[in-house]
Amino acid sequence: MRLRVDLLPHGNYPDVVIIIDVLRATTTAVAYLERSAEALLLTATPEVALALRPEGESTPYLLGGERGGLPIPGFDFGNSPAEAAGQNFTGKTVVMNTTNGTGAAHTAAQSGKHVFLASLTNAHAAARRARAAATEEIAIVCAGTDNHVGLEDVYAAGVLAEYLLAMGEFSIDDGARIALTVRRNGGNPLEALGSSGHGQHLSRLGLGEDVRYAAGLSTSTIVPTLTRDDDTPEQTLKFIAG
Ligand SMILES: O=C(O)[C@H](CS(=O)(=O)O)OP(=O)(O)O
Ligand SMILES: [Mg+2]
Repeated sequence: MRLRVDLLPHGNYPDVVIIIDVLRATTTAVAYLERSAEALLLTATPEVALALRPEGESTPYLLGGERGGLPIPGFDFGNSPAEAAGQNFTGKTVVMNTTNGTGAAHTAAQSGKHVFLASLTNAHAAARRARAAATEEIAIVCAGTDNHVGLEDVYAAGVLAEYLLAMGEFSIDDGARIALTVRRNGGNPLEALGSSGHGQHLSRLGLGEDVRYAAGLSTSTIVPTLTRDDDTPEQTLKFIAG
């Protein structure tokens, strides 16, 4: 079995893909499902999300997303996992669009057989789920920020790689070696996230609580899992709790 880490989304994925966007999309996605959302719809653009909930019509959809870290006008929520963790989403489907994470999921879904979302908060469960589904390769894909490598995502990829290496035999690529090195030299999760450019950007925006929340290691067993069914709207990906 191959284990590879892409420091940014690219290339084809022949088997299992795990998308990581620790700050904050995949951490927030886990929080929504942890708080009983029925499903997540990750859209290609904010416009697709807004079109899913026509003005003045009541729908089971809530919209969550950001640009520049701040809520998109017309959306119900921004992209805060700490905020999501304080709500009850029973009976609701949350439609998400963010700067980096939702786009990475769309890239992966173009070829991946099995697509999962991972954060530090569900890292061990995500590793277990990926290991159970994989037959030839597990690709861990770091979303990064605006097409630049993000320390926080590489660190989390190293955490998942460590869990996977403890679960079985893998041949690893240099991306995985880099992620393992970052994990082993990056300190504890909060130190690693706090030292990242993105973590510092969020703290400057007054969103430091999200950084602390995202550093919670394996606090959830929920793994957002891509499901392909006929009633999924165009330009959206449907994830359910796996
Ligand atoms: O919401 C976020 O934290 C980021 C955007 S920014 O880097 O804060 O501007 O989006 P994500 O897609 O979660 O990386
Ligand atoms: Mg991010």
